[in-house]
Amino acid sequence: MKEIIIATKNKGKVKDFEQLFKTKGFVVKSLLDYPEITDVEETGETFAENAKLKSQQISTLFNRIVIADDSGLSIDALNGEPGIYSARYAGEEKNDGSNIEKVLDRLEGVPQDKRTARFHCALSVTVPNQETYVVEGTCEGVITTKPEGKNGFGYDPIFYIPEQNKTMAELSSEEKNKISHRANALKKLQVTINDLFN
Ligand SMILES: O=c1nc[nH]c2c1ncn2[C@H]1C[C@H](O)[C@@H](COP(=O)(O)OP(=O)(O)OP(=O)(O)O)O1
Ligand SMILES: [Mg+2]
Repeated sequence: MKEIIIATKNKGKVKDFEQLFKTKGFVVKSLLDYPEITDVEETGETFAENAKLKSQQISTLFNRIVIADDSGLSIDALNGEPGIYSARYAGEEKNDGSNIEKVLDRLEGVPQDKRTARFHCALSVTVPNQETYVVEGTCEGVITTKPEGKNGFGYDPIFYIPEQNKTMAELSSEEKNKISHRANALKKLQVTINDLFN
């Protein structure tokens, strides 16, 4: 079985990638399998820069092909916030519940038609001593006024998708991974990944 390393310790992302790679015949490894590895500092100014920092540093460490994901939520009424700061929006300890609370507080009184938002995902693949490829995907939605749904992670419970008439957290893992920012980014990497592993 082919093995792909994802440079993340985010359990929700790992679950998404397991679902996304299942059908492609890959086993997913992540940094959850290597707890001794410390987090790469996200000092970039864009999702793409941060994804690149993570895939390059972890690829150097393993001397293997590594994929990294840098993602987040961009809310129009908040001028694109929390953006690249999504994970730490409410503090360094990265708490999904507090992050959601902060978003809902900031959007208090904002009417539904002004609550548009999108998830962004930058995926970066580094091949040791060769190239780094970066692609991006998005997914459009509307921020709810209260959390709905128990699936997924992060901001999923407040991200409503009009086409599905559900929040991202009300979708099954299979449904989410057909339409998500992560799925849309990965589609653009498909040819590259096939070339690298075949
Ligand atoms: O599908 C998603 N559904 C809901 N929320 C999401 C999603 N995708 C990203 N997000 C949010 C979670 C976190 O607040 C931030 C990612 O931050 P990001 O730095 O990329 O990830 P992280 O620090 O949790 O793990 P790591 O850097 O080790 O991959 O965006
Ligand atoms: Mg991070």
